[in-house]
Amino acid sequence: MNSIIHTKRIAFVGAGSMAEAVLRGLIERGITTPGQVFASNRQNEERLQELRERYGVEASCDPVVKRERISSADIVVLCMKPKDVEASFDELKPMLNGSQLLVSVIAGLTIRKIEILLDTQMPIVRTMPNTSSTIGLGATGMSFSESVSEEQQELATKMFEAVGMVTAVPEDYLEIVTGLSGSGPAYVYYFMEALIQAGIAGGLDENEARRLTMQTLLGAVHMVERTGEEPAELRRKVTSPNGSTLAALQTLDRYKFPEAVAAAVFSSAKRAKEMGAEIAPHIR
Ligand SMILES: NC(=O)C1=CN([C@@H]2O[C@H](COP(=O)(O)OP(=O)(O)OC[C@H]3O[C@@H](n4cnc5c(N)ncnc54)[C@H](O)[C@@H]3O)[C@@H](O)[C@H]2O)C=CC1
Ligand SMILES: O=C(O)[C@@H]1CCC=N1
Repeated sequence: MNSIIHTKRIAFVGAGSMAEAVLRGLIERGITTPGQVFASNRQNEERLQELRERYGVEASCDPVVKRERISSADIVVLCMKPKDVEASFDELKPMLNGSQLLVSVIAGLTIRKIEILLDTQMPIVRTMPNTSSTIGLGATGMSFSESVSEEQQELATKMFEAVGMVTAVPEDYLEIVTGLSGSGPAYVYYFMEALIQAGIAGGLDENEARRLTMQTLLGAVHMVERTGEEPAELRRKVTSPNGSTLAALQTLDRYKFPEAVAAAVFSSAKRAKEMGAEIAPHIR
């Protein structure tokens, strides 16, 4: 099914957490081979060495190698931080051509801005993945520029489906996707940290608290998936009248838990939009 990706050379520009999450997912799940993958950054040779050793990919920051590999790639994946976009794009511009597919994972950066900054009408897929792509359980929102063909839409969808689930959304919704699933893993880890700390404060040893926390989250997620029941219904089943869960939920409500989560999601979305606006601010 994924043979279509096997034939494509993929170049990652930016070699940080998100690039690693996607390339590791693609390689470990056999969606592509290390020989088809190139990764580059500005100057951190130590990091590139790490990627070479871990995944067997080619990785270089040598300008000549970079130019050769990026300009001959079929898919170029933009994985730098928003603050590095302008400098990186200046370098990248002469390496791109209309027969390539450009994929961006950069929070907040619109397709229109990419087109203007790179002075291109080449096909562009704007995505918002998350770090769980590393283990094939990513969640990616995706939008396409007008020049993306149906076949290229399918290719990009398959590439990210290989590392998790994909949903295509109108571009304006990618910020809320950032707030929900892009940043989302961090909220879950934060929640886990808090549960573990509470367990320890109550007298459990760290390992016990950690195991109980993990199984609780895993079990709850699988319950939603397998029973098909709504989270609210499953919550009701845990909550005995006048019982301990009710006491806990009332406490969470007193701290405005749902409002806090919603405010966090919207803060992330707002910040993503701001980061996009801060890139080449003269372009609207
Ligand atoms: N970390 C996450 O959970 C997610 C990140 N993203 C997006 O992914 C992008 C990368 O984020 P991370 O991987 O977390 O950042 P990171 O800091 O781990 O990696 C950024 C990489 O870009 C490289 N870089 C900087 N300037 C460059 C240049 N001029 N040319 C080439 N490479 C250059 C850096 O050396 C580094 O390898 C960001 O735009 C972020 O918005 C999107 C979804 C989730
Ligand atoms: O924190 C960030 O800006 C990026 C975007 C979503 C997850 N990490």
